[in-house]
Amino acid sequence: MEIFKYMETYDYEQLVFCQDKTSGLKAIIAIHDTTLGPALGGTRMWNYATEEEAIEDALRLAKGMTYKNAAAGLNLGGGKTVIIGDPLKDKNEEMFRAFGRFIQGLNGRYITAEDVGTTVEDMDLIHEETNYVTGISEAFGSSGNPSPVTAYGVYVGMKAAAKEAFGSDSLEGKTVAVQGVGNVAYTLCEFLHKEGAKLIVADINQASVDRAVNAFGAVQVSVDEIYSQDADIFAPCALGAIINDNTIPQLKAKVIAGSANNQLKDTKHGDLIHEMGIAYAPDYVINSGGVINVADELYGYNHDRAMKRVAGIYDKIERIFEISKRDGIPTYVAADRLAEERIARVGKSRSQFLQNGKHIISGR
Ligand SMILES: NC(=O)C1=CN([C@@H]2O[C@H](COP(=O)(O)OP(=O)(O)OC[C@H]3O[C@@H](n4cnc5c(N)ncnc54)[C@H](O)[C@@H]3O)[C@@H](O)[C@H]2O)C=CC1
Ligand SMILES: CC(C)CC(=O)C(=O)O
Repeated sequence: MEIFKYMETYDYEQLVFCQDKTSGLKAIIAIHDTTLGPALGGTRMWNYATEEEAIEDALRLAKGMTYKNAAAGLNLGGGKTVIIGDPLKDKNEEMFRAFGRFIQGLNGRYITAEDVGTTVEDMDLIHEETNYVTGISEAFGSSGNPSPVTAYGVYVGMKAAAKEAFGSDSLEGKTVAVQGVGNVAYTLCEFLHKEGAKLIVADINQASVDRAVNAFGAVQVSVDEIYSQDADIFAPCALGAIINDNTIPQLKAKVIAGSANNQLKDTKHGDLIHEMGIAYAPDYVINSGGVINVADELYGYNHDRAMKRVAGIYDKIERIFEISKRDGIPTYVAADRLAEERIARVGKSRSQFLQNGKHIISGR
């Protein structure tokens, strides 16, 4: 990968490599765009096969955060971190504290939170070294684990997508095929089960599957079979790029609505599912509940205020379907337009000079 060429193409601001030999930390912080404010995005810990794969993931996820935060109406830019390593084996206290010091060194340009492979406990360790971290323990006045709130946002967004596809937002009796039953998807399954939906689940981790089977009577299928299930709704809640040339021909569901980031392998796959008449709830809109929740900490966390805003994901998904139909464009394009228009609008108004802090010549 030609890194600078890639960064220039998608207009990335900064890529930071963090290494700490004692703890084994190898982290990559990607900051995509800070037009709207400091870059906020979680830290993913994953056993990447190659460094290139890790860099690419950090960059793609950071850009997704720019769009997510903009579309959610937050005054935040987009960034993300990946830590290279196995979250079950390679974590230690020093690693997250060293990472916290690297974040502190960015002086507020980047604020972190949880993502795949990291927990509230990891965020608490980062917090030992920096304040630029959200989703820490509630005892600190924080919002805690964002996953249940993300799940609520996905649930209401799925209902809006169901209304578009089936004419009613009721999920009672609907069959939902859930890919990955981790932190977000377990709570999502809880909401769906309560409403009377039937669940089919797949996960590479058998313990996660067992949990959903025992709690919600979900039916287990293998990770390869999840795409082709006779389901009304496909909910991707694991990793990205799962809507691709291989999986699209297998899909029978009329709705795609799940928490995973970067679901489309490429934009052409978004075009293809649009042509097939599948109602796709754009990933970074439907999964924005977690970031809306942690971002509320920046104002002094208020759970009711945050949840009210997260409930608004229903209306946002409805609006995206409206734009999609009005303009004859795929929903992912409609969402991108919403985000890009906001960044352009706010960026333009920011260009009006405002003296902030010390007078510009006061240091003379
Ligand atoms: N946690 C949050 O608040 C947010 C999460 N997301 C996204 O939602 C997705 C899930 O996040 P979490 O639930 O937090 O992560 P998690 O790590 O708790 O859950 C992911 C699950 O997917 C499973 N998995 C991995 N590869 C798989 C495969 N090929 N097939 C089936 N299952 C597989 C894992 O074993 C795990 O159980 C990720 O893409 C994440 O970036 C997005 C916004 C917020
Ligand atoms: C987990 C969230 C709080 C932030 C994030 O990284 C995301 O929404 O993907």
